[in-house]
Amino acid sequence: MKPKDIFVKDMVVPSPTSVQNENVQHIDLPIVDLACERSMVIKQIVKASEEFGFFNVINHDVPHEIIAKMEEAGFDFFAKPVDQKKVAMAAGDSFGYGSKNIGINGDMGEVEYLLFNASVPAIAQLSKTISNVPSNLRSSVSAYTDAVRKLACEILELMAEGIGVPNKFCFSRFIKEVDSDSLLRLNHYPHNITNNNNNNKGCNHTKVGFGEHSDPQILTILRSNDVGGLQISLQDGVWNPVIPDPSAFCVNVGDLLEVMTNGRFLSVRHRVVTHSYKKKCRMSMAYFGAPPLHACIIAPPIMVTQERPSLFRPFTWSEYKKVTYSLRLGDSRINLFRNCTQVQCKRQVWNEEFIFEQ
Ligand SMILES: C=C1C[C@]23C[C@@]1(O)CC[C@H]2[C@@]12CC[C@H](O)[C@@](C)(C(=O)O1)[C@H]2[C@@H]3C(=O)O
Ligand SMILES: O=C(O)CCC(=O)C(=O)O
Ligand SMILES: [Fe+2]
Repeated sequence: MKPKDIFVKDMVVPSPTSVQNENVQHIDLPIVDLACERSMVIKQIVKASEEFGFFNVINHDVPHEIIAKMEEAGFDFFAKPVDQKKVAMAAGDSFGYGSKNIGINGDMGEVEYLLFNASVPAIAQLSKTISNVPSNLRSSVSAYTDAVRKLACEILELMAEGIGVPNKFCFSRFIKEVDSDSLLRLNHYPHNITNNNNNNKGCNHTKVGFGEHSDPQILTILRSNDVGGLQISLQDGVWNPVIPDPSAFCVNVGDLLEVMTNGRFLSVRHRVVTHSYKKKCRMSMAYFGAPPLHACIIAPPIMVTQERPSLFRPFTWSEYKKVTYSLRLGDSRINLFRNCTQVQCKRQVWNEEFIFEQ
C-alpha cells in the first residue's frame, strides 16, 4: 500500500454542507388512507412500499393531543439556551442531545437533535437529565412512542398480509418485544437565514440539514410540522421533495424490511435540506422500529422462490447495527449483506486483486 492510500483512509472527510445545482423533481407521495376498506388499505401499502418505499398515512388513530404534547416538549427543549441543552449532550452512546454532528464518523448537518432509546426505563432515565419536570417529559415521550409503535405494528401486519406471509405478526413481533432496540429521534432544523446584504439578495441558499442515507431499522414513522425539507431519491442523483403534512405520518421502509421482504419493499435514500427563505424551523419526530439485538433477520420462506432467490444472507440486528455505526451516514450497508451471485463474486475477486496490486 502506498503512503497516500493510508492517508486517505485515515482522514475524516467532512460531509458537504451546501447543496448546489441539483436535479429536483416534484412527486406526489402515495397516500394510505386507514379509513378505507381493509383490502384497499393493504393494496395501497404494498404498492407504495414496492414503488416508493415511502408513503403518507392519513386517518390514523394516534390522538392529536399525544402528538401536540410531544411536539410542544420538543420545541420547549430546543428553545433552551445551548448550555442547558448541552447538559443532555450525547456521551459514549449516541443518546441525548446533539448539534451538527450526526453519529461519530464525521457527518455534519444543520440540525440539532434529541435521541431516545424507546424503552420505558431509557425514556425515564434520559428525561431526568433533560428536564426540570422529568415526569412530564417522560409521560409525553412514553405516550407518543407507545402510540406510534402501535401504528407501526398495524402497518407491518397489513404488509405481511399483503405479501401473503402466513404469520401476519412476522414483522411486527420484533418491535413488540420488550427488548426491542427502537429509537425516537427529534430533529430540529434552524432557519438557515443568510445575511441579506446586496451581494446575496434574492439568492436561495440550500444547506444539508440531514445528509442522504437509508434508515437501517425495520420501519420509520415520521411526523413533522408544516415546514418542508425532506427529500427522497427514487433515482440516483434526482431528489423528490416531500410536501409536509402535520396531520399525517410519513412512513418509510427500513433496510431490515427490505431484507425481510427479499428486496420486494424498498429502503429508499432520503435527506433533509434547509432553505434560507424559510421563516420557520422544521421539527420532525422519527420513530425507528427495530428488533432486539439478538434477532435473526431473514426473509420468510414464501419470499424466496426459484425466480427470486435469496438476495441477502441471514444476520443478527446486532451484527447489522455494528456495521452501520462503523460507517458514514451516506454509506450503503445493505449491500454488504447481499448474497454473492456468481457475477458479483467475480467482481469482488477482481476488486480485491485490483486494490492489492495498486
Ligand atoms: C453516521 C451515522 C449516524 C447514524 C449511525 C451512523 O453511523 C450511520 C446511520 C445513521 C442513522 C440514520 C437513521 C437514524 O437517524 C439513526 C439514529 C440510525 O439508526 O442510523 C442514525 C444514526 C445516528 O444518528 O446515531
Ligand atoms: O428530519 C427528517 O425529516 C428526517 C430525518 C431522518 O431521515 C432521520 O432522522 O433518519
Ligand atoms: Fe432517515
